Amino acid sequence: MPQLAIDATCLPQYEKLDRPTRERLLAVTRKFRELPLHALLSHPDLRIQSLPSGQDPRIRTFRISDSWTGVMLAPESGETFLLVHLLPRGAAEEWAVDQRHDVNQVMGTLERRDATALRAPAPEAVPAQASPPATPTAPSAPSAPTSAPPPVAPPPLFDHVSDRDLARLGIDPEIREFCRALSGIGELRNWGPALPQDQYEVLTALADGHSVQRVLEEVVGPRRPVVGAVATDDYDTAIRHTRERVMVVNDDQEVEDILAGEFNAWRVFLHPKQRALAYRPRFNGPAKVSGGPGTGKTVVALHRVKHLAENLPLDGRILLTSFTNALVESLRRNLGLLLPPELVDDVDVVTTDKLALDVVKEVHPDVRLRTDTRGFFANYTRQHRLPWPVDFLFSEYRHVVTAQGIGTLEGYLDPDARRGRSTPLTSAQRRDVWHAISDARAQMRNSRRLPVEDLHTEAARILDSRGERRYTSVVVDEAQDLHPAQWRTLRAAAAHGPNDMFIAGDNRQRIYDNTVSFKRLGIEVVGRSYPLRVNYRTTEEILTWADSIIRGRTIAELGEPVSLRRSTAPPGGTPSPSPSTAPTANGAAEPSGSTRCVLSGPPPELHGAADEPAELDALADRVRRWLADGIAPGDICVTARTNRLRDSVAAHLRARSLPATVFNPREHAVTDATGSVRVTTMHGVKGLEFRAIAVTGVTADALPQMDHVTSADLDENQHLADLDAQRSLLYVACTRAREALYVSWHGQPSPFLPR
Ligand SMILES: Nc1ncnc2c1ncn2[C@@H]1O[C@H](COP(=O)(O)OP(=O)(O)OP(=O)(O)O)[C@@H](O)[C@H]1O
Repeated sequence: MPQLAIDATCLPQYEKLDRPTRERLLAVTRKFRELPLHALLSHPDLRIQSLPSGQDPRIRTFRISDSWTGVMLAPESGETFLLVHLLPRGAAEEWAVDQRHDVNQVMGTLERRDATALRAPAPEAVPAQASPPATPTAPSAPSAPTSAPPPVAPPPLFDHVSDRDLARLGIDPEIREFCRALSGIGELRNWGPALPQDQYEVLTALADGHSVQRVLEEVVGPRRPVVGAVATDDYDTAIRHTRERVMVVNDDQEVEDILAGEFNAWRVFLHPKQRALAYRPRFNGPAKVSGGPGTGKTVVALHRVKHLAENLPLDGRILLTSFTNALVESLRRNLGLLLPPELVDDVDVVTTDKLALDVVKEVHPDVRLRTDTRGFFANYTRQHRLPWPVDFLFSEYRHVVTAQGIGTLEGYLDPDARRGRSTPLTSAQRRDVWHAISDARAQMRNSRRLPVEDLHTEAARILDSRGERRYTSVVVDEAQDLHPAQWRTLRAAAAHGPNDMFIAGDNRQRIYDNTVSFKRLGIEVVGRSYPLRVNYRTTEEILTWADSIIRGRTIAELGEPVSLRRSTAPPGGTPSPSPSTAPTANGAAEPSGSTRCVLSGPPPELHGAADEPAELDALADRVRRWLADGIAPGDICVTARTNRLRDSVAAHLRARSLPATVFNPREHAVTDATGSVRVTTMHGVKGLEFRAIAVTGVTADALPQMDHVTSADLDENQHLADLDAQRSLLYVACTRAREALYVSWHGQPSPFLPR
């Protein structure tokens, strides 16, 4: 009996079909699975036709309705039909005649190319079918004066890679010859839609400067079939092996699940690298997945939970954790889409703070979480007329005492305890500081409201003292913002051993002032750290612009020790470097390598207004135009730097009859208020995504917000780290946009904005 497979290209098309056409398509797919091959090919309703002249003899078209045509790959051997595209009747044949499918001889995958465009004489012109990005990626150089010598042509893009290496990387002879004529990465990108998909990814990685070996390991390796090579004409096997783009369907329910509206590509079409990480049978200890925004870290974490749940020992349990209630709520919802209910029952999905609170409440039922710790220490300093700036005690408590898990005066007096702090303290001063911190902590304990750091210190102590490891595996998303005390709770909750911790995060997006050394916390990820490099969320135009917010900063690798700028400062401190030029406090470098975007679209829109009312008026106009363009209110989000601005933005939009609701990630689920434009703080959009994002109030005196930045006199390293965290805040807000990004300010723009 024939089998049906569906190519991911069909999915966005399916959304364009009206209900009767969708039903007809479902009926057609049923026939593909029910009728024998000869009956199918001659079925009068389907009108399956070969193309009179086409690049690929296997391609057929078939009728869905009077106005829609399906394009499929019919088997010459084997029995698997691949549904490759759904197009309006007139366009289907025109598209199909240019396409050819081949089995990649190294990767064993089925690839499609625009064979007509690639046969054109030389790759100077952009192929007609290839729909180049709206904005050319390679900016044109200014024209040279007539007297200047003729410009030197850039060397061919792949001059440094031998034919033999290209062949090892799965580049076939036609593409080898073709790519030799390319001279720039922009040109390669323009040709992307015409090139065989996996070979395009290989070429992009090479053009980004990755070595042949690295491309073999990161791009080719995860795609290679486990058992032997796939024969050139074995389309059946190649289709089954191309799980990144193709899904073989077995029953009506599956076809409907895939095609019927609710489909989420991430559930099925994993990038081979994502699949290799999520479904690896065993990591011999903690494993870490990092990668820029939108590279699918959360998706991998969810699939990892699926794998772990499917292989859980009888008495095992899994923790899936993240930062805020909104993030946890979104993980819980997506886990429900990926796992059957009986497996979901084996997973606790809670914030790290809720886990700690639950553990502590088992021993001290009346304990609550305190949210004003900074203010408490400031008041304590004032009340006791202590000789330090008001934030000093809090900073010392958070970044030294609890960050390092120091429990005794002797520990605090240790010469290494304050390594990296730039304000030196004599040992007498340290004693005074320690006693003040201990006294303030005792007061907070007596009031039964514990700061988050103490709550976790207590939770880890309880878990360790009981020797109880609650979870077989702990999976952490948005890991970059956890404080060392929170990591200690997680470490204490997870059994040590294979698959114990799976950590996903990105230090470019670190928006809280925590720096963490996994090694010092007993989380050993050496040899088990993996980068992701394909962005599925954001258009290339938006990501390129957003990347320039953090360009030139050295970003520490997630969980790596930070090499600090200095360990002592001259008395009185040094003048604060300007935020736009301040070197980073993070020393360890993120491994080089860029991220490739699968989407392209218009560039971000930037708007500077004279004052706040004018900025808000322009914002309301922008939101109104998005709504008029058909973007649903729930797919739009507006961010503001502070709670005050957030409330005033929401009120302003409502006053102009626009649907707007304040969104607080600690209280609301992402699914709440979908009929409204969400207005939130920049912190509030962490980990989320929207079709359109407006980032407002990017004004010099709001970003950086200096009252949230440790003064350089108090501690220069912390000052720099705080500035970096605020820069990342802007980066995070901007990279939440899927299609449209609007950034506005009034008066002087923030120094973090790219010039
Ligand atoms: N293999 C895939 N196929 C299709 N879509 C994908 C794939 N992987 C991820 N996505 C989509 O890309 C978007 C970003 O994914 P995800 O949230 O997992 O990225 P992330 O790396 O965790 O992002 P961030 O760090 O910015 O929060 C989501 O819409 C997700 O569904």
